[in-house]
Amino acid sequence: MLLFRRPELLKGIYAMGFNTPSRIQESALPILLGNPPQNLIAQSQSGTGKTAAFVLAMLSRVDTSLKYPQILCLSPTYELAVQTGEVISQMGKFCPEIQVVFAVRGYDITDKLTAHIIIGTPGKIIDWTFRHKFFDISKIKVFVLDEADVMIATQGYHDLSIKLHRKLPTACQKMLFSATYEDNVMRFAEKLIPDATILRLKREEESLDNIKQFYIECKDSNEKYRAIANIYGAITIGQAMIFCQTRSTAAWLSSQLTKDGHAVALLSGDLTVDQRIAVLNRFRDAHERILITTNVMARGIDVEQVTLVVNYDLPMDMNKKPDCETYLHRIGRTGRFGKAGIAFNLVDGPKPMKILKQIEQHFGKPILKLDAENVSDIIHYTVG
Ligand SMILES: Nc1ncnc2c1ncn2[C@@H]1O[C@H](COP(=O)(O)OP(=O)(O)OP(=O)(O)O)[C@@H](O)[C@H]1O
Repeated sequence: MLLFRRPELLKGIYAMGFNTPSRIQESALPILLGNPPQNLIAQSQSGTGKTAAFVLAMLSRVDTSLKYPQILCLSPTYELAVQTGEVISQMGKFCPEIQVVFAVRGYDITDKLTAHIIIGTPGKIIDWTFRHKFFDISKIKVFVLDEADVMIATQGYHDLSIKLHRKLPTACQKMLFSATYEDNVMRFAEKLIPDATILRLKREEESLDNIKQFYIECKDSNEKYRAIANIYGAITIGQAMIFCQTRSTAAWLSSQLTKDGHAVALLSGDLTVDQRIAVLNRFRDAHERILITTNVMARGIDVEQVTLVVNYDLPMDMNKKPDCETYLHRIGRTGRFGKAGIAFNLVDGPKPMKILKQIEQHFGKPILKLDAENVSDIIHYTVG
């Protein structure tokens, strides 16, 4: 039984409809909430409630008698930061005295911060920390890195996250969360936080059994397009996210489907952040059944009613090698918290087939062949 420093948080958790903790919540929470605070590097499959675990830890460590930032949470994207902020406000519903501020593009402040929690993307937080000095990083007592593997290993994020990390006080509790850590990234994380407790999955546990994976062989791009149009017709329950490798493919696919009379939403890095949030909100409210997007939406985004993920293009890294981590995050947009989900991979030619087989081998889970005409049956059988 966990001791809640704030009983109102338990009320918030029940109001969210959370009655039983997931495996990661059960293992992580005693470490996160215990005293003295312990550092944690945690891995758990997508949709298993990692956000709720670290949000509870963040909220329970706030000292509301102090009017300055004490908790810092870094997310890789604007949308994810906003989504985590939403979880904070739901869980903290009965603790109105806890104040949160977003450090993301478009949120500009001019004065020292009095909010207790800062949540944001690394660039903006660096700006607020070092350039504007809107808060004192030496007073931060909880530091959360969501999607920690990208935050410490990807160009563009690495330097910023490490720069912030270096300035944290020694006593600050550090929490790293992700569904994936490549071995070398985990080794780096362990060096970064040598005294952290590590909760790690075995390779065969990484992909979830509740997400059924299939591939559809297509002769060429025309067939790929026809498969999508087919899927569009079959999605009568739930919603779908379609991932393309580039913004231009996503834009082309969306305009083509729109021309053919299908209502779809498009979200890519071409849009302004406000437009991105507006598109995502419309999709959450089920104004469109299908969201066409890029890797910008691959991680963390939680839309409960997504029953299907389609990889229009398989995820590849810069060297055109399979990007297994992104694959897992993309398919993890469905099958949230134990729900049934489906992933379809469109494969047009020997190269994508090779990538698919490498991904299949990596996780050791079958990706079954599916004929385009059986799409509807599989959807109804699996998630109907
Ligand atoms: N204990 C719980 N009981 C019921 N639902 C829960 C519980 N914990 C979390 N959830 C719900 O499960 C869904 C997935 O949770 P969350 O987004 O935290 O997963 P995650 O592990 O962070 O996923 P990702 O790896 O994709 O970031 C959310 O809709 C959340 O509200």
